[in-house]
Order: sequence, then structure tokens, then C-alpha cells
Amino acid sequence: MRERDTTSGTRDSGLGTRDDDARFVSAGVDADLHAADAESGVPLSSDGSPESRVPSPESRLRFTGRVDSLGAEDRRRLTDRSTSSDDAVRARTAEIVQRVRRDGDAALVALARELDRATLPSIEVPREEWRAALEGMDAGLRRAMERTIRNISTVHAAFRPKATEVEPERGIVVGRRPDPLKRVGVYAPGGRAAYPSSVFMGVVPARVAGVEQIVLCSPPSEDGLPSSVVLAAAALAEVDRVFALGGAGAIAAMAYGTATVPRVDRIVGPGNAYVAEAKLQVAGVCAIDSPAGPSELLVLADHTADPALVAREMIAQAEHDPMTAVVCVAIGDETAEQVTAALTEQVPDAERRAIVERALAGQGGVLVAQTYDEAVAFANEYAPEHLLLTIGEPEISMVLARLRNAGTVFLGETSSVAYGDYMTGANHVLPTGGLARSYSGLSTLDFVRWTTYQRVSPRAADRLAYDVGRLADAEGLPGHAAAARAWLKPKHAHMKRHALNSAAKRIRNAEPSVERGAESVEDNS
Ligand SMILES: NC(=O)c1ccc[n+]([C@@H]2O[C@H](COP(=O)([O-])OP(=O)(O)OC[C@H]3O[C@@H](n4cnc5c(N)ncnc54)[C@H](O)[C@@H]3O)[C@@H](O)[C@H]2O)c1
Ligand SMILES: N[C@H](CO)Cc1c[nH]c[nH+]1
Ligand SMILES: [Zn+2]
Repeated sequence: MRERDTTSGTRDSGLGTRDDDARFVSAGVDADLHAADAESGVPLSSDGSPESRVPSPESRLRFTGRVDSLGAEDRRRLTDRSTSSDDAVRARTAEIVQRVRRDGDAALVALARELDRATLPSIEVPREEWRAALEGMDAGLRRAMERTIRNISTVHAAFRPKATEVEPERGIVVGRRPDPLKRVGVYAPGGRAAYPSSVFMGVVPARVAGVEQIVLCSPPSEDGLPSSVVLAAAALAEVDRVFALGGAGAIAAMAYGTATVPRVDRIVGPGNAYVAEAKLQVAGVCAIDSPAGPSELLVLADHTADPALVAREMIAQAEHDPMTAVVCVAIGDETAEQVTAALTEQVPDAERRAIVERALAGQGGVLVAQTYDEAVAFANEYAPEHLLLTIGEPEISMVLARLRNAGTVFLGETSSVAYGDYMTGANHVLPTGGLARSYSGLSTLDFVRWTTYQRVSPRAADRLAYDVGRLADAEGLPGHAAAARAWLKPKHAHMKRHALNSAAKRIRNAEPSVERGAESVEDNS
């Protein structure tokens, strides 16, 4: 099955919604994902065809039942979601990364043909194309985009890293200064949907942080250009260069550089499993933000939750990708039954039903916790990208306080995840695959590196000399000890002479240093 609409070969005007894009998918991805579905053992639909009505999503949910009776294998599948744990994704990604590293631009052109069915007129998209896309864009959509840019800018400016100086002892100053990166690469996905919102999530914080040059990669449609809305977003966000490149190839190009694509200092942005895995694989040569792969949502719902709303939120995130993970942990059996019933009702009418069903069958679930404590413990173990709390007061505040491992938390029913995806100003580029326990969402912090500096006054140097010398002696590093003791004041000159002589002797004889139990120095300053 291919989800690419055969009518979608023509480029959108960027004026309206991209329903066609809903069916965009690369042939290879589809094949791989089918393999994953087959492995899960869960049928995609009752007669195997995507068009058939689904009698009950309960049978389509990969995980049901009580949290405390999950078997070891289910628990592993729920929590071990990293792309690196998927051998097929890891191997395929490595092959693409190697190809780009070896063959540069030639590999990029070939990959666009193989994976995106695109013939690239050029790898770089000329500026006139993005300008034209912006000029042709609907005024209402442009206003919405400008509002998003404003809100992202406000939030990220407030969280901008600041320089700090501290004096741990008199005369010792240690400082830290955030220096903007010179060139960063932003990835905006474009396989099964177009993501202008991801352009803003990457580019606006980079600008706020003061990055000098921002390049953007987004997959080409068949005509060799990224989606018009993505190009318009690039123009609006004032990107410096745009490349019509998708998937792992784009990530490898930005990490290693090719004749056309410049090597960047950090790669940020979300994408499918191949994109997330490629970022992890190039992390040894180029910094990344986080493995922001297939979307995830965990909902904790108690008896106050509206089951229809919970189902709607789950379907919304499930429509991204068949590899999306959406799970509800209901506190109490009745809530779980109601959420399951709401899914039964809503899934058949989902516009992107085929994707939603595959996501629910692969990594979807409605589970039951007996208590809030049990639900929180599960959430911290699951470490979702998005965590929605549809829980009443006062429990919601207590639950929030105890959460540690979520990319971002949505508080209460009106805080739809969709608002965060597009417009609250928080960043939607967030860690997935269970790695929200280790990484944070994209922020201005990702666009700086810290320079620390330290100054020691002459008096402080005298005060440090003895103890630093002792530590250096203990490590068997007499040169260090000598450097430290060189600043002992004349009143301690005998110690200085002794230290310098013994250091010189040790260096000459290349002996290991032995701590000598020297007398202590009084600090009179
Ligand atoms: N975690 C986050 O912060 C976040 C935010 C937004 C979106 N997302 C996720 O981004 C993803 C977008 O995925 P998408 O597919 O729509 O667009 P995408 O741009 O990520 O992927 C499309 C690219 O995948 C590559 N590809 C296709 N078939 C392949 C194959 N068989 N082998 C290797 N590479 C192949 C192609 O190069 C293609 O250009 C979704 O999973 C969505 O959930 C995540
Ligand atoms: N939910 C995605 C993050 O997982 C972000 C997004 C962009 N557009 C729609 N949604
Ligand atoms: Zn979303």
C-alpha cells in the first residue's frame, strides 16, 4: 500500500491545506513500516484492506490491560522505543549516511530519485523560489505564521542563556559566556505532511540566540522542490540557504558537508525514524539537538477526563506517522473503557485513518493504573515526548510536581497538544524514543556553546599554590605542582624552592611523584 495520492504529483499552491500531502509517503518507508507491522502480529484491519471498517480499535491497540500486569516483553516494547534499538532502521540509515559521506552530491541526487521520486533541478533551492512561494501564500495563513513566529520568539527570548560570573573564593573569578554557533542546519520534515511549523521551531530560536548562518533541508516533491508552504516559511523566517533534501541523506550532508551543502556546527529538527537515527549516528562529528523522531503522546486521564477529547488528542498525534506512539493511562477501569469506546467511534472517521490505525496497532495503547502514583511511575518510565494531563485538581498539580521525564507537559483539557505543536511559543521539537529521560526539547541553549574563563589574582594565587601543589603531587604530576607553587609569596619561599627542586628532580628522573606530607601553609591574606 502506498499512501501517496496519485493525484498529488503536482505541487500545492501553498494557499490552503495540504490534504494531498497527507498521503505523501516514500515507497521504501512504507515497505519498511509494513515489515514492522507484520512483526507486531496485529492485523491492520479486519480484511487486510485499509478501506475496511474497523469493528473495535481495542483489538487494534497494541497494549491494553493493567499497567501492573504488563508482561516483560510488552514493557520492553513500550519503553525501548529508540530508533537505535531497531536493527533495520539503524542499518538502513548507516548505509545512507555512508553513501553520502562517500559520494557527496551524487548520492544526494540519487537518493532524491530513489526515496522521494524527485528529479532535482538543483540541490539548492534558489531564493526566488522561496520568495515566490511567500508572495503566493494566502494572507490568513501568513498572519497565522507570523503569530507563531512572534510567540516562539517571545518564549525563546525569555529562556535565552545568560552570561554568569562567580567568585568561589576571594580573588578567583570564574565566568561563562554563551557564544552563538556560526552555522546550524535545520531539518523540516516533508514525507507524510508538510511542516512549515518545524521551520519556525528551528529557525526562530537560532536567530534569537544569534546564530550567523542558518541552512534548511526539507524533502523534495516530485518536481524537485520542497512543499510551497515550507518554502514560504523559510522566506518568512529569513533562512539563509535552502536545500531540497530529505531523510538521512540530508542529515549526513549537513554533518559532513558536500560540494554543495555546507557542513554545519549543529543539526536540529524533527523527522521520521530515519532522520532521528541519522542524527544519532552523526552525533560524533556534529552536535545535534535530540533524537526528535516519530511523535509520541501519553495521556494520563482520571474520572474527570472527557473520553472523546482524550481519543481526539490520541488520533491527532497518531496521524503523523505509523510509527507514532500514543498511549492513554487511565486511572480506573471505567475511564479506560470510555476512552477505548471513544476511539472505537472516532478512528473510522479519521481523515488519515490508515496511518492512525497502523500507529495504534504498532505502539498504541489504553492501559489502566489503579492509582495516581502508579500512573506517574509509568509516565516517568515511559518518558514520552508529549504528556497530556486530563486530571482534576488538586491531583494535577501533585502529578506535575512528580513528573521527571517528559519532553513537554500539557496541563488540563483545554491545553490541546495541537496548540503546542503550532502556536503557544513552546518548542515542538522534542525528544522521542524514550529519550526524554536524557534530552530536553529544542531551545536557545542548543544554539550556543559556552566559553568559560577564569582569572586568579596574585593574592589568590598564593593562597591556591599549596593545596593545588598537594593535589598535583597526589596525581603524580610534578610539572603541575611546580606551576602552582611558582606563585607562592616570598614568605613561603623555602617551600617554593623545595617544590621547584623536587619537581625538577622528578622530571629529570621521570619518577612517579610521592606525596611528602609537607607542612601546612597558613593563609594570612
Ligand atoms: N519529535 C518531534 O519533535 C517531531 C516534530 C514534528 C514531527 N515529528 C515527526 O516527524 C516525522 C515526519 O516524517 P515524514 O516521513 O512525514 O517526513 P520526513 O521528512 O521525516 O521523512 C521523509 C524522508 O524519509 C526518507 N525515506 C523515505 N523512505 C525511506 C526508506 N525506505 N529508507 C530510508 N529513508 C527513507 C526520505 O529521504 C524522505 O525524504 C513524523 O514521524 C512525525 O511524527 C516529530
Ligand atoms: N506533534 C509534532 C511533534 O511531535 C509537531 C507537529 C508539527 N505539526 C503538527 N505537529
Ligand atoms: Zn503534531
